[in-house]
Amino acid sequence: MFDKTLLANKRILVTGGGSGLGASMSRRFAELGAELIICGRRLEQLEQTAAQLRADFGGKVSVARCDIRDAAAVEAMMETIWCDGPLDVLVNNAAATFIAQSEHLSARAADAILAPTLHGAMYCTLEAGRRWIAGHHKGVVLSILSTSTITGRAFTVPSAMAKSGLLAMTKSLAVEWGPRGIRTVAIAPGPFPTTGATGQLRPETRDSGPAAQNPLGRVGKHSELANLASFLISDQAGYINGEMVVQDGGAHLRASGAEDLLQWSDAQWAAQRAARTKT
Ligand SMILES: CCCCC/C=C/C(=O)SCCNC(=O)CCNC(=O)[C@H](O)C(C)(C)COP(=O)(O)OP(=O)(O)OC[C@H]1O[C@@H](n2cnc3c(N)ncnc32)[C@H](O)[C@@H]1OP(=O)(O)O
Ligand SMILES: NC(=O)C1=CN([C@@H]2O[C@H](COP(=O)(O)OP(=O)(O)OC[C@H]3O[C@@H](n4cnc5c(N)ncnc54)[C@H](OP(=O)(O)O)[C@@H]3O)[C@@H](O)[C@H]2O)C=CC1
Repeated sequence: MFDKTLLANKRILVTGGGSGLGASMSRRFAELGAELIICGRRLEQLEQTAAQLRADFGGKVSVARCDIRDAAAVEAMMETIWCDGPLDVLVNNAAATFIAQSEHLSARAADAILAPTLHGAMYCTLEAGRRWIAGHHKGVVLSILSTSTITGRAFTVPSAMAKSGLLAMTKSLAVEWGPRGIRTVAIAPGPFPTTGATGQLRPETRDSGPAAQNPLGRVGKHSELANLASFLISDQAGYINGEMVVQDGGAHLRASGAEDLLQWSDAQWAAQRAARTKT
C-alpha cells in the first residue's frame, strides 16, 4: 500500500506502544522504516514488543518506562529521548477507561481516567512541542481519540470528556503551532478488539458485541488503523492539520454504542462494580 520508505528517518514516540493498538501502529511504523520509542508502565511488556519489532524489521526500537500521569516523569523521558536527537512524531495513544454509572464515580475514579487520557497526553504534547519550537524542528502530533468526541458516550463520561478535550487541543494547536511547522491530527477509531478495551468496556454479560451493531457488520482491523496512522504522520499528509479522521465503519452515525447499557438492572451494575477489571 505504501512505499516501504514512507517513514524512513522519522523518529516516533508511541505512548502505550507496548500493547493493543499502540503496538500495532508501532509495528507498521517500524515496517515503513521509522525509528521507534515506545513507552508505558509495564517494562516487561514494552521489552517484549520491542524485541519482536527488532527481530521482524531490524530497525532501532527503544523502550521508556513512563507513567504519563506524572508530568515530571514525562519531562524526564523527553529529555532522555532528545539526548539522542529530536523526535519527529508523537503518537498520543495511551489511555484508560471503564464503564460505570456516573453517579457512582468518585473523584478518584474520574481522575483515574482523566489523568492518563487527558493530562498525560497533554504533558507529552507540551514537552515535545516546546522542544520542537526551541530547536526549529518540524513535528507531528497524532492523538488517538474516539467517536465519543462527536456523540458523547453514556457510562464512560470521563473518557468522553478527556477525548473531547484532546480534540480541542488538536484543533487549537493546529492554528497556534502550525506556523512553527508542527501539525496536529487525530483518529477517532470505532471498535477495534484489544485486551484493554474489551476488558474494560465489554463484560461478558453485555450484548452480542459491537460487530452486530456496525453498518459494515464487523469491527476494525488493526492493520486498517495502523495504515491510516502511517499516512497521517507521513509527509504525504503534510497539508492535513487540525483534523480528526473517523474510522468506525459508520457506527457513530447510528448511535454512540453504549445505549444497551441503559437496559441494565441495578443488579447488573452492582455485579459490574464488584467484578471490575484491573490492569
Ligand atoms: C467504540 C468504543 C470506544 C472506546 C473509547 C475508548 C477506549 C479506551 O480508552 S480503551 C483503553 C482501555 N484500556 C485501559 O483502560 C487500560 C488502562 N487501565 C488502567 O490503567 C486501569 O485499569 C484504570 C485506570 C482503568 C484503573 O486503574 P487504577 O488507576 O489503578 O485504579 P484504582 O484501582 O487505583 O482505582 C481508582 C479509582 O477508580 C475506581 N475504579 C477503578 N476501576 C473501576 C471500574 N472498572 N469501575 C468503577 N470504578 C473503578 C476505583 O474504585 C477507585 O475509586 P475509589 O474506590 O473511590 O478510590
Ligand atoms: N480499542 C478500541 O476499540 C478503541 C480504542 N481507542 C483508543 O485507542 C487507544 C489504544 O487503546 P487500546 O489499544 O484498545 O487500549 P489498551 O488498554 O490495549 O492499551 C492502552 C495502552 O496505554 C498504556 N497506558 C495506560 N495508562 C498509562 C499510563 N498512565 N502511562 C503510560 N502508559 C499508559 C498501556 O500500557 P501500560 O499498562 O503498560 O501502562 C497500554 O499499552 C486509546 O487511546 C483508546 O482510548 C479509541 C476507540 C476505540
